[in-house]
Amino acid sequence: MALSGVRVLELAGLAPAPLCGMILADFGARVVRVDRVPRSAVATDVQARGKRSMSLDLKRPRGAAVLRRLCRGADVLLEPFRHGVMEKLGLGPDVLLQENPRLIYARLTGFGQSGKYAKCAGHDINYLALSGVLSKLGRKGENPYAPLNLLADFAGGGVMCAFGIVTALYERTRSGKGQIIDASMVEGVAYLSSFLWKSQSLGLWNRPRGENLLDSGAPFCETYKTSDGKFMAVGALEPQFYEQFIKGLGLDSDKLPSQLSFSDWSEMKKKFASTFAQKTQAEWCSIFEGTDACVTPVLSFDEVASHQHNKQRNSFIENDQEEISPRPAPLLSRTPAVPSFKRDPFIGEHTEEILLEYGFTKQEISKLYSDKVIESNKPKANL
Ligand SMILES: C[C@H](CCC[C@H](C)C(=O)SCCNC(=O)CCNC(=O)[C@H](O)C(C)(C)COP(=O)(O)OP(=O)(O)OC[C@H]1O[C@@H](n2cnc3c(N)ncnc32)[C@H](O)[C@@H]1OP(=O)(O)O)[C@H]1CC[C@H]2[C@@H]3[C@H](O)C[C@@H]4C[C@H](O)CC[C@]4(C)[C@H]3C[C@H](O)[C@]12C
Repeated sequence: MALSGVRVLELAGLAPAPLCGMILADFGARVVRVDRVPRSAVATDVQARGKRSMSLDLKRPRGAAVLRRLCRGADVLLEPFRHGVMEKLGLGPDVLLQENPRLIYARLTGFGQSGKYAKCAGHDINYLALSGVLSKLGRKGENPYAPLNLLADFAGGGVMCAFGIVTALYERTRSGKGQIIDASMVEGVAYLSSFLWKSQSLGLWNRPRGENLLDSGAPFCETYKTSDGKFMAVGALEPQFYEQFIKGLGLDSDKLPSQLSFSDWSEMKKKFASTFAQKTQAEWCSIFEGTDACVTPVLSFDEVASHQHNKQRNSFIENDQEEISPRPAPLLSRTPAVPSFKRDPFIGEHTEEILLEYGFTKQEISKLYSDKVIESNKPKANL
């Protein structure tokens, strides 16, 4: 796989960094998640596919020393803490890059390593708000709303950080040097919104929230309820697709206002809603499937894996525990990601195996155990 042989140390954190680590693991990296001691009963990393776990107390000087030694043999360190925490542990970039100049030191935070908020707590919605993007999200007359924690945590955070790591790994093939990645989720999601900034002159976003082309203002870029309580998604933006959409609805475009007549959009939306309400989702699918009307069913998580198109592409996978989840993307033709199908690791399951792999002797390991710097949680062998 593309990242085979890359050794990643991921310090256990909340959602964004675990996704970054999982992406690297899916594409072949050997990701070790460093969990705390004493280990918590509940493993909150639900994105642990393909990772191994060791428990290490970084607050103990001996524990920090173990991590420093691991970093001397690693390619990437991924830390999910607010600014200053690693420095307080004696594990800042100055120290670790001194000991391993090839190390890629990825710092995934909400607000970045500088600025007045750098040391503040926060979550997805805060970062999305500070990026400006949240102000664009929401229906007419309603408060802005954050689409789950997808945009800042994951798109602008985990995925953007993974991109930074892969870019730095590529650059290192030329320079032989590592570097620090300051991955701020505010900036990551703002960067993703470049289209909104660059299209200001096109008049796509000049109206208030929820009254524009792509933010639920336009009747031809909207979802509609069907007679069986399901939904259809309409994205018929261009005139030639919009024509096919109107035809599929069984309406006469000559009797409707023109597509871009902003002032008529709310009446048009009511017309389309009453039309969609007359048939089931399956009936609308049979009308629109195979056309360029840009109309698709809104699939639930229960339906999505078995949908014909997604099945044909194996877009969703089932692991050994019969858990369904999305296949890694994008699909590389020659070196595709091969995600693990095994269960997620128990916290501390691989402590000893990892330390041995990184050159610790059995004596050193037993001393670390007796001093409670590390913990192990190997599952009992099924006899
Ligand atoms: C699943 C829910 C989360 C969903 C995603 C949510 C919407 C997000 O947006 S996540 C993105 C959060 N932001 C960032 O990641 C940006 C960068 N990080 C930070 O800003 C901060 O880390 C923080 C604000 C996220 C958390 O701040 P905190 O003060 O806790 O931590 P830091 O300042 O970073 O310092 C870390 C300290 O930890 C020490 N440390 C680290 N590793 C080790 C180690 N190996 N050994 C020893 N010590 C270690 C380090 O030294 C620092 O110490 P100091 O502070 O002393 O310096 C989840 C949201 C809420 C969760 C639930 C909740 O927590 C209650 C339950 C808790 C239980 O344990 C599990 C079940 C819960 C129900 C839990 C379940 C889920 O996790 C949540 C719902």
